Amino acid sequence: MTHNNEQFKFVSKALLPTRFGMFTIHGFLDQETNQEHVALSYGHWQKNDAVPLRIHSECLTGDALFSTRCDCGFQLEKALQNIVEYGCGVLLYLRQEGRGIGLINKIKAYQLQDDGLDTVEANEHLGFDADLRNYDICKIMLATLDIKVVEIMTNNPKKVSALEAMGIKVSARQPIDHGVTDDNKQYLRTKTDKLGHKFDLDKLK
Ligand SMILES: Nc1nc2c(ncn2[C@@H]2O[C@H](COP(=O)(O)OP(=O)(O)OP(=O)(O)O)[C@@H](O)[C@H]2O)c(=O)[nH]1
Ligand SMILES: [Zn+2]
Repeated sequence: MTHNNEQFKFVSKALLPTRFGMFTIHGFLDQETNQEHVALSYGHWQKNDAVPLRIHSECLTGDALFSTRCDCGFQLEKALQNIVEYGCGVLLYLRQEGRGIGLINKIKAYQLQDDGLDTVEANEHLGFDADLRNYDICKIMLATLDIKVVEIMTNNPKKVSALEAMGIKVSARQPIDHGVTDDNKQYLRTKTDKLGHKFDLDKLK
């Protein structure tokens, strides 16, 4: 059954062997922006099973270039490991670089942070809201993967409310907080203070 709508469509899928195990990669297109998003699925589930889920926002610097300015690369790796250990699950990789402002603007925001602004102030200084992401495409992605109930790996309550608003049941939220480094402690503190992230402050001392 197809779940496409006017804006979002599923296009194609293929096997994706990884360092962690054999995933399937599913390609989706946002026809309004021409952005390409992917879902990585692992294993099998029954209708109404609570499926482990990570919604991951693109971070080229953290995911691919080993940056320790943020925790993204660590979270990406940990989420794929958790899914394989559990036996099934899904990672939705959304092309929302820089919380939606794009890579070049994120670099501009980093420069402002080098000069003393925090991550929220830097966005605002550039004329953007602190977080421009929306999660609408997840509805088509999860429907295509036949998922109705999830256990989400996140510290971000906005992801939980976005899923609930699209009719997905979130049976549990697992924190994903093992990527703390001296380089990103202040950034994670700001997200906890200003962006509503749930983070164990003891880990940021
Ligand atoms: N604008 C901006 N974006 C950033 C900055 N640091 C990381 N990002 C982006 O933030 C996004 C990751 O979001 P996070 O806030 O770390 O995490 P989250 O996705 O909200 O929540 P978790 O599920 O708990 O990881 C990625 O798109 C990164 O590129 C920054 O200083 N400024
Ligand atoms: Zn990052």
